[in-house]
Amino acid sequence: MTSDDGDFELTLAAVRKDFGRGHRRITAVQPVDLSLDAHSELGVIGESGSGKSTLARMIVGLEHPTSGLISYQGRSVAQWLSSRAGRIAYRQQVQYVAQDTTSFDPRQTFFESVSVPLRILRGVRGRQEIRERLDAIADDLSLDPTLFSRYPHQVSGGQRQRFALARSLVVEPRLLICDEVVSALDVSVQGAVLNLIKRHVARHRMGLMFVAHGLPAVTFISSELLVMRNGEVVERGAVDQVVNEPQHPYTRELLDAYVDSSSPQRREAAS
Ligand SMILES: Nc1ncnc2c1ncn2[C@@H]1O[C@H](COP(=O)(O)OP(=O)(O)OP(=O)(O)O)[C@@H](O)[C@H]1O
Repeated sequence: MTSDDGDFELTLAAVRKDFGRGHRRITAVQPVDLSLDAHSELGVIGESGSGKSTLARMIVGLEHPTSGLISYQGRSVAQWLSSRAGRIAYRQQVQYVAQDTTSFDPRQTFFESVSVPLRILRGVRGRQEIRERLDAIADDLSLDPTLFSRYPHQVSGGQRQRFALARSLVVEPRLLICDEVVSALDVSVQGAVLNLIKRHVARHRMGLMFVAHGLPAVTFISSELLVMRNGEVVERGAVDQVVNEPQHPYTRELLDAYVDSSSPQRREAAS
């Protein structure tokens, strides 16, 4: 770790995102205020198109806010990302993993792909040290280290998702942003991956922002919930409070819909 827990602070002030212009303009994220640190365990839920991914992508600089300010350590993220040194410094601390596990270069083995951020962001050069770090992260994620010699098409979806996590976690960020990282996985694999993320985040004391559709996944891994609808944060609070005493009708709808359609185990997790 490069800094003490108290050193990390990321804030969003009235951050909004519009896409398109004129009559085609849609507001993907209505002005939102948010604060994240190395202790955050924030779950973000909402139906498809509610703005969850856009919110996450703005934090990592993949989208630019239409208005408002995202700042890290008192300096705007746009500023951090405007220079190579700033980009490296920011990405050392804030990492993003998406559902899209096709993001791996098909011509590179996982050893090559996962070692790129280690080399660029952490300056690790020696093959031996890279090997050791990769073995350690594989161990943490219950990945067979011999799979590092394989290409993306040679592993299962669950393994590829864990390699995507490995590529971010090997950097040892202070904040990990997960965007639908288990949604495409088989239910039996989902639980295992969630457990691994939860354990790793706790062990390495990093903050987590976890975006997902599935209520059990979010409630299992987060202590605080943010509920989004049509780009607006309609409810936020401690997980227990939001799940047991939802204040907004949409949150109630979301919970009811889930409980109605879920298995007994899931109902338990959501209650
Ligand atoms: N690059 C883009 N250009 C135009 N519109 C976009 C773009 N990205 C997202 N949107 C729109 O912004 C809105 C919010 O999308 P976003 O992907 O953030 O929602 P989401 O809650 O993450 O949805 P899902 O759960 O399906 O991933 C949607 O109406 C979407 O169509």
